[in-house]
Amino acid sequence: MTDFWKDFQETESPMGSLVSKSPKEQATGKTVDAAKFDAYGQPLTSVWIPCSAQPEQPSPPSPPSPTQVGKVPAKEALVETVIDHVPPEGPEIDFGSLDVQFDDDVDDQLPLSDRNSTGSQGSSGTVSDLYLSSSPDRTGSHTLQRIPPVVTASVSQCSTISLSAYVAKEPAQEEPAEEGPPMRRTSTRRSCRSLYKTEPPAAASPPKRTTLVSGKRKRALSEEWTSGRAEVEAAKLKERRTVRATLPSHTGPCSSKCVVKKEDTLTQKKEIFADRPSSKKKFLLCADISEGKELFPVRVWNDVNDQKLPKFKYVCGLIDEAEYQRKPCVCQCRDFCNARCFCMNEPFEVAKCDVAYDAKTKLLRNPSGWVNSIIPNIPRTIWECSAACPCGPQCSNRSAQLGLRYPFDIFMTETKGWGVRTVRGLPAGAFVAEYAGKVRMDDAMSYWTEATWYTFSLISGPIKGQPKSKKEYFLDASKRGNLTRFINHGCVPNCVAINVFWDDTDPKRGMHVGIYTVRKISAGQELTLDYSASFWRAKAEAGEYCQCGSRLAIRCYECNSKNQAGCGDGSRLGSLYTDCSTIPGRDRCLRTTGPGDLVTRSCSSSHTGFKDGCQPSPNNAEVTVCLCAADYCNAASPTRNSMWIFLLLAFAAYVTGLCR
Ligand SMILES: C[S@@+](CC[C@H](N)C(=O)[O-])C[C@H]1O[C@@H](n2cnc3c(N)ncnc32)[C@H](O)[C@@H]1O
Repeated sequence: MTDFWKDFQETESPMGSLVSKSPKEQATGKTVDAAKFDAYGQPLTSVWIPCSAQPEQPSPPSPPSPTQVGKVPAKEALVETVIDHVPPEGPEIDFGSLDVQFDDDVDDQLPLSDRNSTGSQGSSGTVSDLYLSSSPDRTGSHTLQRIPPVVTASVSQCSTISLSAYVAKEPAQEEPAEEGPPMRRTSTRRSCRSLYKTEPPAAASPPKRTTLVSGKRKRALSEEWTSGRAEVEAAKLKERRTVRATLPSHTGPCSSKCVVKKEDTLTQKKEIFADRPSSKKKFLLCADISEGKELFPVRVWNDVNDQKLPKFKYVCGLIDEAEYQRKPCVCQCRDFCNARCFCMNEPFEVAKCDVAYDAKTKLLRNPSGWVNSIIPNIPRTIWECSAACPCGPQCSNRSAQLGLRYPFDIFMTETKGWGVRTVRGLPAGAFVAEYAGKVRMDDAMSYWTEATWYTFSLISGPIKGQPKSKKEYFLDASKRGNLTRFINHGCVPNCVAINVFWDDTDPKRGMHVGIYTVRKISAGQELTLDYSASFWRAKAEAGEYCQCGSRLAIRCYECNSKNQAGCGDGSRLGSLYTDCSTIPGRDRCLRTTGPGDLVTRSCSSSHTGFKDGCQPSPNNAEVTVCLCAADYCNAASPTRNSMWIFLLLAFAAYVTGLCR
């Protein structure tokens, strides 16, 4: 136990008594009463200033002027702008109208799904319904009301807010807007990033009017604005230019209420998703299954069959119904944390961690840390700064706690059920999302049951001085979870799951599981994770096998070139050994296309040191034995060696013949 840990236990928290956020609040994303405390005992009434060094701004900013965005398509547009001087607190700020110039040449700015929009060039339009929420949350993020068009914003610098919005082009003959402020929804949808969010002042004012619909119709619409019908009507009046708005609003579970009728959506999709191949019908089942909880809408597509998404409740993070004192890591840094930051450096001797993120909160390769089963030199555990740390939300040692930073779609795959794909290209080391679910404790061996295929084991490695428990903590996403519950297995995965701490240092239950990319992923590609060999062993017993179809998924059946018997603990090893040795020309590797092709062995055995062939899996102590494509198995193969010798001899004979 480190001195710090002892001190921390004996000293009162600098933030006062520690109060954990109720599971309901975590699940719904609703914030607690302003008079209460936040998750770490900090009174929620206290003002959170995103940048401690920054003086307060005296008054709300005037509308940015001119707000220009060069390249915007005629039908939908992505507006990006920077607004300086965001005040740390205050009432809701209306940034007024943003003038935009429209241009067709925008393909590289828009998400894949929105490209190829057609329209006239050079006209201009106005976005009138952009709002910034009252005060930045503790992570420094501001959430704009997600009124059509979709609007999001996040703080990228202390005093700068970057703003993105999908906007509709206004036609030249548009009726002038009525007097009065633009209409906005009264119900505030909470972002998943609102874990630390203070309650904004209640919006007591009645719903305001839209500027895009006018006269009698507008009055009628404002009364029934919250219903999906009204939105559809409003969109019609906008001549389908804001196609996103034509999707019905939804408050219930997506699987039922959010389904858009196929006939209705066809015309819209021709417009919005014209870039997709027309031979296949693409059906958008849900415009945002997170129902506004995530910063980006999580859309659901099925163009393969008639299946609907299984029912589950969308939550954003861990749900732990047990009331217990959380002990966050507290560093001493004032502004930007660096490599000496206490939270980055093995504060509790659970794991040796160096700095996990670069300045842009992308995962750093860690030359000295723990290795992951698939990708070497990626830390197994990340300690992020907590809400109790004096450093601000701009600290680069915060990534997973900030939530989604990229848009993702859930879609029906051909062979693996539902899956998740990225809408935009992702860099390597990017945080995808937290594996959300309920924290459960159970017997170690009892969790691979039919009902728990959505379970993630929480093992963070050996803890000094703590007895080994037969019970283990799991994250159960079967009933409550987020998009990560749909990430499928890939034998050569492009994502990895890493243990992350930020609000608690309890080595078991306080651990979050963050999903990060391990290589560049292009827009539209599916995200995959390594589920571990034990998962597929259990599945094989039920007659289900991996369908990832990766050509690289060739597994070696022997642990090392010495052909040590017993180097695998998979029950199939013996039979594979026998089978393989009798298959001519197959070398010593089998593809993972049939039952039992996965061979694993225990990491604790003495074979761990054999070249790069064996590495620990993040989920359990087992390893998947070498990928043949990357290891020495083939080189050690007598078949291959003799083939080379034969070729060499043949070549020598040929050259000798020529010389004669
Ligand atoms: C966590 S869920 C992933 C989402 C799932 N596809 C669905 O439709 O809900 C895990 C299940 O997905 C399926 N799955 C995931 N990866 C697979 C793969 N590579 N091949 C076949 N099935 C896979 C298996 O049925 C597995 O039990």
